Order: sequence, then structure tokens, then C-alpha cells
Amino acid sequence: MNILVTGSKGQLGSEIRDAAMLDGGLRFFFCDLAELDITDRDAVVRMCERDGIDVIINCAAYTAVDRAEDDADTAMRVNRDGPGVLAECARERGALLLQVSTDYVFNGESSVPYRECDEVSPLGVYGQSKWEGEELVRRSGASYMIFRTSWLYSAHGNNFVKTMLRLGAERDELRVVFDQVGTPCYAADLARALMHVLERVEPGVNYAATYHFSNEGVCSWYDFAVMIMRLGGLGCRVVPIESSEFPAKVTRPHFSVLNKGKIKADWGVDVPHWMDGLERMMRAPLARGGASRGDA
Ligand SMILES: NC(=O)C1=CN([C@@H]2O[C@H](COP(=O)(O)OP(=O)(O)OC[C@H]3O[C@@H](n4cnc5c(N)ncnc54)[C@H](OP(=O)(O)O)[C@@H]3O)[C@@H](O)[C@H]2O)C=CC1
Ligand SMILES: Cc1cn([C@H]2C[C@H](O)[C@@H](COP(=O)(O)OP(=O)(O)O[C@H]3O[C@@H](C)C(=O)[C@@H](O)[C@H]3O)O2)c(=O)[nH]c1=O
Repeated sequence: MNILVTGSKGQLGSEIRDAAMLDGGLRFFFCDLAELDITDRDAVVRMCERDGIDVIINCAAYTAVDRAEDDADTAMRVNRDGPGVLAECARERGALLLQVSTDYVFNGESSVPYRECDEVSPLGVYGQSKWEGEELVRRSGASYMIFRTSWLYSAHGNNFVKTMLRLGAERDELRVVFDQVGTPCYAADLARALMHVLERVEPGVNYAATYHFSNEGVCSWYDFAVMIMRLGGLGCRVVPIESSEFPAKVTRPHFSVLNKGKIKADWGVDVPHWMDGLERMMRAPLARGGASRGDA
């Protein structure tokens, strides 16, 4: 099976690359923006033909949540139009598309973990663009699976954990919101789940499914920050604040925990607890800085 990974130098793409090294059965082709812009239809078709691609894993995205409010055109182009291009190409060649999406498609008004069939109502441009990307994939006629995840972090690239480790080493005190509740997801665990599914897909089956995947458990960004400081051995005090006290362009959902029952039932995917994921990430050589393309 020949697998194209787009946006391969981001957090998830990098973790898939690491996971792929341990898996001999699948043949991967990794491309980031410099090699393949997912919005460039001709380039996507050419590359898929050249490499005989059977599966596309789309890790390319515009992930700057606040910046997207002022740069909606780019966010929409990458997060909506890009998956549309990939889905069309997948349909034409009978390939399978794995699209990655977000908990930010929900408005956070629920008090129980979101299921795949729950109504979406994004609060900002980023969430809206990801939802519209999902819809283009669903309507394309391609064989697809959409994986919504949340609060992704990795030793590769930039994310909340690395920001907390950096700021925690510089400051005595950090103020972090306690009224946004969700579940962090170690990108290595999502990468492993995607590999697990890929190893079990059956040729010729037309998949059309949406799944939720993050780590197990529930916490606020405040709880997450406290645990990061503790595991990082940092003395920085973390002060809980309300979202209104942390200036941001866009409102984040107050509750965006995902229910992962469906992916566990359909594929037998193993889901580690978020604290377990965080412990493993902190042991990775790049966790506290070091050279990673995403850190530039
Ligand atoms: N980060 C998070 O907290 C969460 C992410 N997700 C979703 O998970 C997926 C993976 O996210 P993550 O790994 O964090 O993303 P990153 O932002 O780490 O990586 C995205 C990659 O896509 C590249 N890219 C941007 N535009 C294009 C384009 N037009 N064509 C090809 N590549 C492009 C980026 O390049 P460059 O850096 O040069 O722009 C970057 O290398 C995304 O779909 C995201 O929406 C879901 C929930 C949480
Ligand atoms: C740095 C910092 C952030 N915060 C808040 C801001 C925000 O509400 C929350 C998390 O900060 P971030 O900037 O990481 O948040 P954000 O960019 O909203 O993270 C999101 O990214 C996109 C791509 C997703 O798909 C989501 O699942 C989610 O991971 O913590 C503090 O309260 N104090 C701080 O010192």
C-alpha cells in the first residue's frame, strides 16, 4: 500500500514519520508545503499518479486559531479547499482519504463528551474552515475516514506543552484558563491509531466514517499546565483564570471532550490516558527545545 502524507513536517506528520519507521509493511511518501501544496489540484494529481498512491493522510492544515480570524481566506483555502482537492483526487483514482479534523467544530455547550453524530456549530473561522473541509470530503464520493482530535501536542513543532515548558522556565507565575475543558492528545498516540486502522483496512471497501480520537480523561488547560510544570520539574506557579481574563481573538469552546467509543468499537484502537501521553512526550529528546523544523 502506497501512502501519501501531506503536511508531513507538522506535529502529526512528524509523528507518523516516526511511527512509519517501525512499520515495514506500508510504503510512505512524505510531503510538506514546499513539495506539495494540497490546494494545487494538478500537483496533487501528478504526485498521486507518479507514486501510485492508494491512501492519502492529510496532516496539512492552517492551525493558527486566532490568526485565522484575520486571515480567513488562507484558512479556508487550506482547511476547506485543500481537503476538497485531495478528496476529488482520491475519488478519481479509487484511493482512501484519511482527513484530520478538530474538536473546535463544536460550540462547547454540551456537558457530556461529543459523539460523531452531534450537531456542530463552530465558534470561529478555524473551526468553520475545518467543518467545511469535512463536508467537502463527505460529499466527494471518495472512500474516506475523518478523525477529529483535540489539543494536539508533540515534541515536534509548536504547541501548548512546549509553550508552557518555555514560559515555565522563564517566569515565576503563569495564568492559565480553567473554564475550557477538553482532552489533550499526544500526536504520537494519534499517529499510532491511524497506523492501526491502516493496517486493517480492506482493499475495495468504500469507507465513509467519522471518528473521534484523543487521549482518555478530561482536564482544563489549567490542569494540563499544572501537570506539565510538575512533570517538567518546574517551580513556576500556575494561577487559574477565566477565559475573559486571557485576551484572545476568538472564543474557544468551554467543553470539547470527545467520546471515543466508536473508534474503539470499530477498530479496537487502544487509547492511553492523557497523563500517560504527556509523560511519554516529556521523555522525548525534542520536548524541551532542540532542533525541530516546526520550532523555527
Ligand atoms: N494542533 C492542534 O492542537 C490540533 C490539530 N488538529 C488537526 O490535526 C491536523 C494536524 O495538525 P498539526 O500537526 O498540529 O498541524 P501543524 O500546524 O503542526 O502542521 C501542519 C502542516 O501543514 C503545512 N501546510 C500548511 N498549508 C499547507 C498547504 N497548503 N499544503 C501543504 N501543507 C500545508 C504546514 O506548513 P507551514 O508550517 O509551513 O504552514 C505544516 O507543516 C490538522 O488537520 C489540524 O487541524 C486537530 C485538533 C488539535
Ligand atoms: C499560552 C497560554 C494560553 N492560555 C490559553 C489560551 C487557550 O484558551 C488555551 C490553549 O492555548 P493554545 O494557544 O494552545 O490554544 P488553541 O490554539 O486554541 O489550541 C487549539 O488548536 C487548534 C489547532 C485545535 O484544533 C484545538 O483542538 C486546540 O488544540 O490556553 C492561557 O490561559 N495562558 C497562557 O499562558
